[in-house]
Amino acid sequence: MAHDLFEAARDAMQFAHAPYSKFPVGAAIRADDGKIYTGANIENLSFPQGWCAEPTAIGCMIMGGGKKIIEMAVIAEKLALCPPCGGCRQKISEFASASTKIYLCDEVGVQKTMTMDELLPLSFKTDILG
Ligand SMILES: O=c1ccn([C@H]2C[C@H](O)[C@@H](CO)O2)c(=O)[nH]1
Ligand SMILES: [Zn+2]
Repeated sequence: MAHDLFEAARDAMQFAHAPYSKFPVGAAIRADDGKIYTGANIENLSFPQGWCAEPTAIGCMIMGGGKKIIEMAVIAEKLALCPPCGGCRQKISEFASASTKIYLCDEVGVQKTMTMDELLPLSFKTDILG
């Protein structure tokens, strides 16, 4: 089942706009509506203005009507594995649960499976904000 997510993330990586880092990344989300939403990193000449593949996929999910991340795959062209960066872990957690699976992929397929809680332990939670 995760293999289709791997393929979607790998295909999404082709759309990366990464002329500065030359480090294309792809991400794919299976959402609660049953659809797969994908994203790639989109860099900018003003370096801090670029963003990661994961928030591109999250934005596509939200605008497509998905509300929750059921599982997610991430792949980078030039790394054995690409664990989501710290900022992405927080962004993913907004739409995930502790047991949501995140698949770290290489060019062959899924190489490591982690839960949201393993990626972002002791995450910020409050009931003050609802
Ligand atoms: O979780 C991550 C970490 C990095 N990148 C991108 C950002 C930048 O464009 C390139 C090099 O850091 O990789 C992602 O897309 N996701
Ligand atoms: Zn990131």
